[in-house]
Amino acid sequence: MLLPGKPIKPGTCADTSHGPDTALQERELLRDLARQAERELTAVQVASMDELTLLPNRHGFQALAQMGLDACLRMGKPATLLFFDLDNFKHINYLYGRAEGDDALKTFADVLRIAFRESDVIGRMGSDEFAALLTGANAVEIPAIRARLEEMLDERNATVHRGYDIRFSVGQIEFHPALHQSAEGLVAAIGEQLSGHPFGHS
Ligand SMILES: Nc1nc2c(ncn2[C@@H]2O[C@H](COP(=O)(O)OP(=O)(O)OP(=O)(O)O)[C@@H](O)[C@H]2O)c(=O)[nH]1
Repeated sequence: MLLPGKPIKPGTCADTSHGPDTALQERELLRDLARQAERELTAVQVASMDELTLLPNRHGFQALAQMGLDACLRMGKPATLLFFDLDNFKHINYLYGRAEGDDALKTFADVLRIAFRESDVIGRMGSDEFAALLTGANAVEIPAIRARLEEMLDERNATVHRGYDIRFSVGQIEFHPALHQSAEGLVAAIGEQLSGHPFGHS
């Protein structure tokens, strides 16, 4: 990083051997480039993140999940996608207000963040829908996952005395490269699977 007042060694990009004007211009150019890179990085982050839960949004999830799937393919490991939908979410909004609905979404996001491994990818896919890509895992025991998440939710439900419980439905699909091709394909496949059957796979 270029710090004001810090001497610049000859031979670096901002070499003063071409005169102080050139050095100043080069320094200004580097600063502009750094600012532009920062702006672009922030734009990418904002476009990939859900502002409410601070989880990756659908776009961000698919990009990260694709990286996870590519790594699993390289290592010959399986991967399984879990898809969550909060139960009766619109009633929480309706009965307790939208701010309470927001809080329920943030709570569920926190529970997912804590429940899964760092190598798993989680995201908010749309209003009350969330997804988790479990890397290195094939068909998972949905009842065990449900029990773990419900226990965590019960703890939170008890602490805040909401007057309602956050409950969810969950479905799963294992990644098969020949069938799904990509993370987007996998997300589409679970959407099709679940649209034919109401949630509640446990
Ligand atoms: N508070 C809040 N509500 C949201 C947000 N995004 C979407 N919604 C609301 O979420 C609700 C989702 O409705 P549904 O998908 O029918 O949810 P549901 O009642 O759980 O019904 P099923 O999913 O069919 O079980 C809609 O009323 C949206 O207005 C948000 O960021 N915050």
